[in-house]
Amino acid sequence: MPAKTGQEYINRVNEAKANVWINGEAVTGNISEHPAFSGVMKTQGELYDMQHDPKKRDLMTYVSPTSGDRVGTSFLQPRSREDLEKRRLMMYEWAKHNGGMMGRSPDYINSGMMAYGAASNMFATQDPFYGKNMEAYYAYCRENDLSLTHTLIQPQVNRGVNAAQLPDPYIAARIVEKTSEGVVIRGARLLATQGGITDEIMVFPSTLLKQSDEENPYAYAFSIPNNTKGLKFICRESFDYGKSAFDHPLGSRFEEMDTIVVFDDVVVPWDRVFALADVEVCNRAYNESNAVVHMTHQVVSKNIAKTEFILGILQLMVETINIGQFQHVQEKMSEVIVALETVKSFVTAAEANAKLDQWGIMTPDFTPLNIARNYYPKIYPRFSEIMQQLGASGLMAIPNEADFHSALRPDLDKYLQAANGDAYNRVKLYRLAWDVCMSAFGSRQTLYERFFFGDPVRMAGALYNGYDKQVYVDRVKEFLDRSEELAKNV
Ligand SMILES: Cc1cc2c(cc1C)N(C[C@H](O)[C@H](O)[C@H](O)COP(=O)(O)OP(=O)(O)OC[C@H]1O[C@@H](n3cnc4c(N)ncnc43)[C@H](O)[C@@H]1O)c1[nH]c(=O)[nH]c(=O)c1N2
Ligand SMILES: O=C(O)Cc1ccc(O)cc1
Repeated sequence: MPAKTGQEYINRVNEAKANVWINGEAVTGNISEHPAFSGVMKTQGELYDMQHDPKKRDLMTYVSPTSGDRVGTSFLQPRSREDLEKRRLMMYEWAKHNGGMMGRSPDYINSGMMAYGAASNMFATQDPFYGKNMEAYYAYCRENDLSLTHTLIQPQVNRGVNAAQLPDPYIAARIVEKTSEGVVIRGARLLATQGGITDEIMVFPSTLLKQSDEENPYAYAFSIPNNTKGLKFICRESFDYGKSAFDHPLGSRFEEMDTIVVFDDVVVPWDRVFALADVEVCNRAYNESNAVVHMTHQVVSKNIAKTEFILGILQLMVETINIGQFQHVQEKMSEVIVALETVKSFVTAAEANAKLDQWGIMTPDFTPLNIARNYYPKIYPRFSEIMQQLGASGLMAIPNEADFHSALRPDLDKYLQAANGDAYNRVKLYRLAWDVCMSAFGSRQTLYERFFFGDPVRMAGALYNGYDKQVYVDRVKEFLDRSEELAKNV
């Protein structure tokens, strides 16, 4: 089946009727018509439609090695640097469409799935069956242009103990039993962004399972359709308040939603199981397959678009109220420029030093990408801070669309005019800035950038522990030894 259109995406998710709960109610009708999801599903549909835009088709799709259909580029297994570049440009194109505000557009998980598909043998250590399942599932995702959510994390009950030691061993989703039909899973996982608005869910382990028992019931990997019996998505309050694009320019379009996932004795069919009670495979999964590298390649490509969007908003604000001549404004703007060029350089370096991995996949150099994923959670909150510092009261003097269509209009036109722009356009811009750095949508973006790739503290620890520092230690030792020689000559 060729890459899908936006309407096909919407129809498929609507028809699936997954068990999605929001505000104490199950979504019963078409989810794409529900006010909490209609805006984001429309946007996601626009991303899929880009695959059929004659001007973009060659970038957004490639010819499937099996069906000969044109399929989505985020499934492309790169064999050359050109392939990597094509993947990056495609992901950047999607991210530009949403200002980088949809971190979980389907290219994120597709990138991981692409790598797992190539590294499927890795899953075959206990039984070749699991490797075959992984390989077949990747091809299935690619040929059907699936959209996936995913969930890695166990409920945040008591981080001082492992899941088996919680008051109920079924708080964190675990294997209950194996039957002829499949593996039965009970318990919860979080946090599945885009939980209700995708086709399937990939349930992989979080980075490291500390328990090493041979038959660990928390160590598994599988993917199932979101409408599988017993699977439930519990949404947080929506940050799409049904307002116009003028009032809530981001929340009305890009509200991806985050969900808690409950497995009420869900039966995972055998052909969808990729690892079972296998701590070793689970712990190696992201790194050995290089899924984490390709997912980070997507993240950083997206973050280039996001930083460009932020820079563009800030510069428009500077021009609108004429503050570009002040030195501290220039300094703050240059902080964002430095961040943008830094993030771009990480991608350039990663691609320039790309190598074929053991699975035959052209793999970006992880070091610059790893630095990028450690850097961005620190710099993104600073963008928000700079936007508040430059926006000042302008972020609160933001009457809404209804005000502009009321008797207040002459007042607004007079008092909210700007050095470069009329009141309507100035407020339109400042409402956008408010949605980046003040609204519930905006503060979720900041939290997202801090945490979506895992705890930044442990990510920094992994960087420190994995980084080769010895060469520098040796150089300093050699230098100190040289000083010793000098001392002897005195
Ligand atoms: C907006 C948004 C969206 C998503 C997600 C998060 C957010 C905020 N996530 C979840 C994300 O993977 C998760 O937030 C991080 O892995 C961190 O885990 P916890 O949130 O459980 O924090 P956790 O409970 O682990 O940490 C809380 C605090 O305690 C500290 N801490 C806890 N244990 C520690 C330890 N052992 N050592 C040192 N410090 C420790 C942490 O540093 C942190 O300050 C997610 N996940 C997913 O699977 N799919 C998804 O789609 C998303 N989407
Ligand atoms: O757990 C990991 O090591 C990698 C990872 C983190 C977050 C995520 O969404 C996917 C993979």
